[in-house]
Amino acid sequence: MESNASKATLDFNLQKPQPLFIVISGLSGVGKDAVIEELLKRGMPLHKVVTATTRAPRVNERDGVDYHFLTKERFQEMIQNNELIECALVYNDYKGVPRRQIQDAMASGLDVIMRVDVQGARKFRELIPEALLIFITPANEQDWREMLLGRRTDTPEQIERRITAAPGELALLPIFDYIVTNKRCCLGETVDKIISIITSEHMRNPHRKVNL
Ligand SMILES: Nc1ncnc2c1ncn2[C@@H]1O[C@H](COP(=O)(O)OP(=O)(O)OP(=O)(O)O)[C@@H](O)[C@H]1O
Repeated sequence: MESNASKATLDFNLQKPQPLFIVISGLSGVGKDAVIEELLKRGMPLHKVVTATTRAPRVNERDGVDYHFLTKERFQEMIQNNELIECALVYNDYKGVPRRQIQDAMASGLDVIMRVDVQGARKFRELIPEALLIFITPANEQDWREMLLGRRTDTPEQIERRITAAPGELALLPIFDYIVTNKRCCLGETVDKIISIITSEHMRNPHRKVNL
């Protein structure tokens, strides 16, 4: 006679992983790109979103890697066909996030990651309420100034303007799911924290359900 135990059909495959839509945001120069680069270097299974733009490529920019460089006609066609999750006209050129690229990456099981400024993060919170929004913050103003100075892309006036704009950007903090400090010494530690967030989010119940 068969025992009850041998008839067991309980399914303990309870975790049905869902890819995450991860938005890395924060003040200018706080380390958003550095964090994403390091996550990819560590071999995290992530698809980094490649934005489409109608502006001309700059020296060293590669099509399909840094941006998808498109003609205005093609871009307008994409807008009409609803092929973009969001788009904006920036200094007379279009910029936008192609929907298909993200759907394909998520269908293949990859988490999607992108970096945007704080205003962009607000837009994504509205468009994709279940996105995972991570705000990167400097440890203090001195650290932040040194990061801005260190990358040598801004004039002292531009740096002051960024610092003046900070309180307005910090006012948007409540839209974020996590706040992670990027200490100037310790990019590795910052990335460890972000990996632990991603790991936890994959165990979240119920999963974040992203509809694109
Ligand atoms: N933890 C860290 N320790 C030391 N330097 C760092 C750290 N994080 C980032 N940096 C450096 O700070 C500078 C700014 O970083 P990064 O360009 O990644 O910022 P960002 O947030 O992407 O900037 P933006 O929004 O203006 O494009 C870079 O030179 C980067 O190498």
